Amino acid sequence: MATPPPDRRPIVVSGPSGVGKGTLYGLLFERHPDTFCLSVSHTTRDPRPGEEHGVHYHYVTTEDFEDLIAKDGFVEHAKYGRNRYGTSKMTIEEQTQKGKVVLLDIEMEGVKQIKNSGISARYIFVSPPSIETLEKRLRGRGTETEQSIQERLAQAQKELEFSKTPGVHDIIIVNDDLEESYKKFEEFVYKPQE
Ligand SMILES: Nc1ncnc2c1ncn2[C@@H]1O[C@H](COP(=O)(O)OP(=O)(O)OP(=O)(O)O)[C@@H](O)[C@H]1O
Repeated sequence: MATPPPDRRPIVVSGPSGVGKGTLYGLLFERHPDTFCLSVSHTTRDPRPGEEHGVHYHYVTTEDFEDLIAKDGFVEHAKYGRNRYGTSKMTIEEQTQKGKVVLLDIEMEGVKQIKNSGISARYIFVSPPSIETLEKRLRGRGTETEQSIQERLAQAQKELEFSKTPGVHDIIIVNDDLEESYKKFEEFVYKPQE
């Protein structure tokens, strides 16, 4: 049985790469099926084999993407390399109307943009117990090259600095013991709106 949280606002989850964001909301999705969904981003990059339009991304042309920016259709958007990525207001609205609480997995610059977009959201920052632990997790995941690990650790320092800005996040969860962190995550998600 789906148990919807009383507060239906979208939830923005941010924190350094490798800190465990995906692990935490993965548990939430598993333990509360049909209740939450991850926002599907728009991208101008080509689909990779096995990826599906509307599931992994909304694949659009650069022209369509720019058109949507001009219409103020994104809550946040960014360029990585030659490709553009963004979260559209329409996607969030559609998913919310289907009865789901939308989670957005967003990096720091995106968080700043969402804050300025005027949408009403809740903000969770997931922090590592230490940079050393973060490095261990990134290495343990086995998905990164040495260069990518170094880049992510440098970026992590900036994210951790930003997370100290008062009033940006509603809760900061230090992801040390996974079950304990999950409990805090779930409790926050199910907290009634103040
Ligand atoms: N509390 C924890 N204790 C130990 N290991 C953890 C904990 N949380 C997550 N991990 C492990 O850390 C690694 C990184 O986790 P995960 O992929 O969820 O991070 P992420 O924040 O979603 O990263 P990205 O932003 O790069 O997608 C994974 O191997 C995961 O199993």
